[in-house]
Amino acid sequence: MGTYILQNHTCGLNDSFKEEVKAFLSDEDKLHLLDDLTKVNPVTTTTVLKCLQARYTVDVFYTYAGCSLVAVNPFQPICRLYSPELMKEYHVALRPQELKPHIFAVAEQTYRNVESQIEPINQSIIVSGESGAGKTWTSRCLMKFYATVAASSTSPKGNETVERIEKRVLDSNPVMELILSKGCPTTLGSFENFSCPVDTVFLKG
Ligand SMILES: Nc1ncnc2c1ncn2[C@@H]1O[C@H](COP(=O)(O)OP(=O)(O)OP(=O)(O)O)[C@@H](O)[C@H]1O
Repeated sequence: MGTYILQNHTCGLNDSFKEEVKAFLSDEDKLHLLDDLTKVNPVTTTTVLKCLQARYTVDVFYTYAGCSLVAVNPFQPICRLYSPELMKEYHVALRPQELKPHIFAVAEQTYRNVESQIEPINQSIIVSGESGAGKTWTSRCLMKFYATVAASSTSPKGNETVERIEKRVLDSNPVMELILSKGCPTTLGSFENFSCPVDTVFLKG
């Protein structure tokens, strides 16, 4: 008897859950407006992927997932997404996290975290994803951001600095990937829980 009731109850739950998923997905025109995956309800692989797909369809490649940022590789150059003007917009914003989700918001917040401490504290940005997801691109973008907003304003050799930092990041990539894939504790911490390749951008306080 107990089992019978339990089965009925489970069936009821499943049905209403399926209805919720269906209702969520039926609002197709609004899916791309969800700029944070924590607003997706109910959370299933399908609802999350549909939301990212809807945003991708309208050329929106960044979405928050709480305090993390999900990036979808556009696999084509989108110049306006990485312009110096946009970097500046995030750099001068009162609350960068309130602008549209973007790697520059993460970059700026991390930069402020270093600056705002009485004793500056080192910061790292972990970029994870499968091969070809865009980790190198993102690391490069982050370094361009820092070089542009921080270095180029103080140095007369602005462009040279940007290129030098970028080159260093790219050159250090294979070493970092090897260290992190082995789960070795490094000065950046232990990354043994990561099951996919990881790139890291490290900001020294
Ligand atoms: N935001 C982006 N805009 C345009 N093209 C991108 C973007 N992100 C990645 N790409 C392109 O996608 C391809 C793969 O990106 P990338 O090399 O950064 O991946 P990865 O995650 O570092 O791969 P791997 O782990 O194999 O080194 C590259 O050709 C890159 O130019």
